[in-house]
Amino acid sequence: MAASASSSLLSSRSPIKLTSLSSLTWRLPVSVSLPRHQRRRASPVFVVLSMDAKPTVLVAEKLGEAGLDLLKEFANVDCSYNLSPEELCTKISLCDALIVRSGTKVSREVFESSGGRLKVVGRAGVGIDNVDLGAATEHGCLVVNAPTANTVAAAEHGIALLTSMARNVAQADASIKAGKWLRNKYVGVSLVGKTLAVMGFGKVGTEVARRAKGLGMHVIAHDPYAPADRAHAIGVDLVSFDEAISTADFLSLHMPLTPATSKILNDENFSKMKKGVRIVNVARGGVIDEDALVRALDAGIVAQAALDVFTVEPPPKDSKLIQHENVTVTPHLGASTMEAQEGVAIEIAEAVVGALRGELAATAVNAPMVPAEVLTELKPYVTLAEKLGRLAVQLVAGGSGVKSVKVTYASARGPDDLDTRLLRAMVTKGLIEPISSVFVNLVNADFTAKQRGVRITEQRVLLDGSPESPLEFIQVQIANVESRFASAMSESGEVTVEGKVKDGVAHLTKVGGFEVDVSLEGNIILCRQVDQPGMIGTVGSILGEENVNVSFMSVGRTAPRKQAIMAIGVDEQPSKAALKRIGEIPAIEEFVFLDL
Ligand SMILES: NC(=O)c1ccc[n+]([C@@H]2O[C@H](COP(=O)([O-])OP(=O)(O)OC[C@H]3O[C@@H](n4cnc5c(N)ncnc54)[C@H](O)[C@@H]3O)[C@@H](O)[C@H]2O)c1
Ligand SMILES: O=C(O)[C@H](O)COP(=O)(O)O
Repeated sequence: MAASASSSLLSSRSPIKLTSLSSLTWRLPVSVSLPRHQRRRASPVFVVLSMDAKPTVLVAEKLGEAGLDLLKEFANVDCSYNLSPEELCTKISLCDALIVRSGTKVSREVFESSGGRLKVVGRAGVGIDNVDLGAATEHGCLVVNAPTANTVAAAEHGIALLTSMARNVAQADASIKAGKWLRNKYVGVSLVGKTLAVMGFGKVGTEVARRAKGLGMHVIAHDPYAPADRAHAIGVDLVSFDEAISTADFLSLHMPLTPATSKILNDENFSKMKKGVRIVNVARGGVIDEDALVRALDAGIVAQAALDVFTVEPPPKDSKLIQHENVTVTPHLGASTMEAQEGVAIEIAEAVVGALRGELAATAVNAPMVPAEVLTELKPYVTLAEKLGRLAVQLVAGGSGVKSVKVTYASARGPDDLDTRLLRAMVTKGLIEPISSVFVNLVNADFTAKQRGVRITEQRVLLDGSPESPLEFIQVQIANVESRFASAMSESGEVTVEGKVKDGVAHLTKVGGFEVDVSLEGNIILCRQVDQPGMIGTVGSILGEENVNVSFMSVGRTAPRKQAIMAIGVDEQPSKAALKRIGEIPAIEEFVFLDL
């Protein structure tokens, strides 16, 4: 038996001031009860549990070979294209990750059908409007995309549509193949000197703008979120939506499909445009009200449109829009170059494999992105945060209902130098997993807490000293509850546990008002006792006789020979009989076994 005892009443830390209180103010009613057996061990995972078996990745749309090769090094890869929604729902329960392009709807049903196994959805491209992000988050499923590899391809396709529309290339080609020679009919318009409004000045929009300037066009842009200096740097003026649509000879659409952009080009806005305007859309079909576009084409407001994307893909064959003689169409080819598809495949395969390994992806769409170096530094604190959550919730008397949790981070670093999102998520994981069947991770932690009516507030304590280590201690307090272990209540009436990282290992350093020091590596027995000689030996002997290995012992007391708390780290779970024997030691006033 290895046992060490320490007792300390004085705290060496020096709180200076409280900063940046951020809170998640959720107040749904919830009542949680505390089962005696804890179902999961604490695990220092970020996004997914590490898996012993090879994970399975379902690739539901064509992906470049280089990406498939990367996936195959790490996972079983099932390439099944053209699945019906029902087939996808059936298959998904056997998959840890799913990779799609824009042609697969990853609906709520898909997440529900996965039975919790699906941990990552990789979108091999930019637009994630085909993935139900809300459902993904609720199910703790990370969504990653490949946002950069197809930018140039999309921009080049936009320019191809712009130039070919202006010179009637597609229509003229079709007419020659139909045996005609119509030189007068297909007189085009010139681009040089014309005003192009780029709607959405992001990655693709910027590249389109650069290229259009090279064609001698006057380029303006509208994007409520783009910085004006980035536009100025390439000689583009950012203007209001109304100015853009009313002054443009050509409009090129490059914004995402969101509730705010859905059908943003509608009857009202077409009526504000210059007569004879020409429109290119390589963004998403849904940003245009397609019926309104047909009316605007028929009325001559819109002279021509060149469309790569449609509200419904593929669009109905008899669609008036598709059949319109002034409309040029391509079947969502913006990202379809050899180079872009190879790049996208590698980008998404790396993101999915990283996520399956438990790393946080740089292209996460529904989780905070935490840089790798920050993650490395925070790793032991992540473990500490989760274990403190697990301890705190187990100290709550069953049926009390955990509703109000305060997490305090003490650090010499300023608030901007300490990203606590991961820590908060792990405290939440620790709080919720022992009392539910929900798997909690960085993706769904906030959602799960909100759903269960757990309000988590965060507080920073700014310490003097060196900001070398990110945190001095973390404290977790649960208010408005009773405790199974009365000594865990702070003077102000909260269940309180506090811990720090020592030599890379998480330690419990405070329970209620008592200072202890026990490494959080096994399980813990907490005893409140009268401080008197022989207690460590008495409890240690009982555990030894029951073949329970003690990893650590620590005693915190209010004053010599008064009350003390003994924290005992044990590798195994003691039997009921052993716990009963400990409880029967006369000097022991209360005790609790906590499963980490
Ligand atoms: N046709 C294709 O094959 C293809 C290929 C790549 C990208 N895309 C689509 O093109 C679009 C742009 O892609 P990206 O990579 O440039 O994305 P991006 O995120 O880099 O750029 C989108 C820009 O739109 C802006 N925006 C958001 N709301 C807006 C609004 N209401 N009005 C104006 N601008 C708004 C954003 O601020 C952002 O700057 C996406 O919809 C994407 O799915 C299509
Ligand atoms: O959003 C995108 O990346 C593009 O629309 C490409 O979609 P795709 O991968 O289906 O070609």
